[in-house]
Amino acid sequence: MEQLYVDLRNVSLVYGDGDEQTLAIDRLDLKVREGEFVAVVGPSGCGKSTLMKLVTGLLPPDGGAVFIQGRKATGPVMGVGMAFQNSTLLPWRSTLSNVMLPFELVQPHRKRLRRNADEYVEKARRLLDTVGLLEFADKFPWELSGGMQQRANVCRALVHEPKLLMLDEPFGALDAFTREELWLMTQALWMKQRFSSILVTHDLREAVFLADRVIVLSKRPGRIILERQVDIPRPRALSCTFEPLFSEIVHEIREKIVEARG
Ligand SMILES: Nc1ncnc2c1ncn2[C@@H]1O[C@H](COP(=O)(O)OP(=O)(O)OP(=O)(O)O)[C@@H](O)[C@H]1O
Repeated sequence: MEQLYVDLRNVSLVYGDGDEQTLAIDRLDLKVREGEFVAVVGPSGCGKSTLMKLVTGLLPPDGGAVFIQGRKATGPVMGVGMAFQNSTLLPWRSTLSNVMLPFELVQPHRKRLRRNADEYVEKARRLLDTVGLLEFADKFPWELSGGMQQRANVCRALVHEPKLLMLDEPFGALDAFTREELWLMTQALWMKQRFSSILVTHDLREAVFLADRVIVLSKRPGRIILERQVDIPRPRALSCTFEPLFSEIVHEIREKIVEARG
């Protein structure tokens, strides 16, 4: 039977109380299989960031329930890596030391770290090497370009090999060329580690390039108005973005969002 990693069942979320209530998410069903890469797109304010908080257990739903690996989430979910638009690297730590952070925070690494420091440093260095950052391991974030910082940010999210990676507009602040390089990096890491992933993005080409399935949310309150499977073989090269099938899918999603914005 197919294993679900994330299973949102009939989930609703309301912000505020009394007369000031805003229904942000309305009876949403969202399932992500183990190892599946799902992108969520939609008009501004449709509830994408809210969805991320629901999946990671940072916000409890007002209706329905969130299941992670078959267990109902009742608080912050363990085993999740996260990367956001603004890299959250700590400025006083080197790149390597930033990437090592999850080992200091997440069990079972935390209790093993001191005795097995060399092994963990090696693991972080190997990951930096795969994304071409090894020679910057000892530099500080402010000594790196925006693209490099985001590379390091994604490394930090993945170094402890979480089963779920949450990406909220991770490459939004980068120029188009750098962004596309980071798509390739993300795809390569995904093919290696096979985590499940939810990517929230405004960039429809990014969604189609990276995802197995793209979900389009309606304007507030967010509901799923389109689910589009992306059957483009992997590894995908940037040249596939010029293929008719790619453009067709992007176009179909764009039409749906335009329709949703009303
Ligand atoms: N703390 C809050 N209190 C009240 N309303 C909120 C709060 N946070 C978000 N909202 C509202 O809920 C809706 C969903 O917000 P959310 O940030 O999830 O949307 P989004 O799709 O991520 O937006 P964008 O695409 O602009 O980043 C928005 O209309 C927003 O105004």
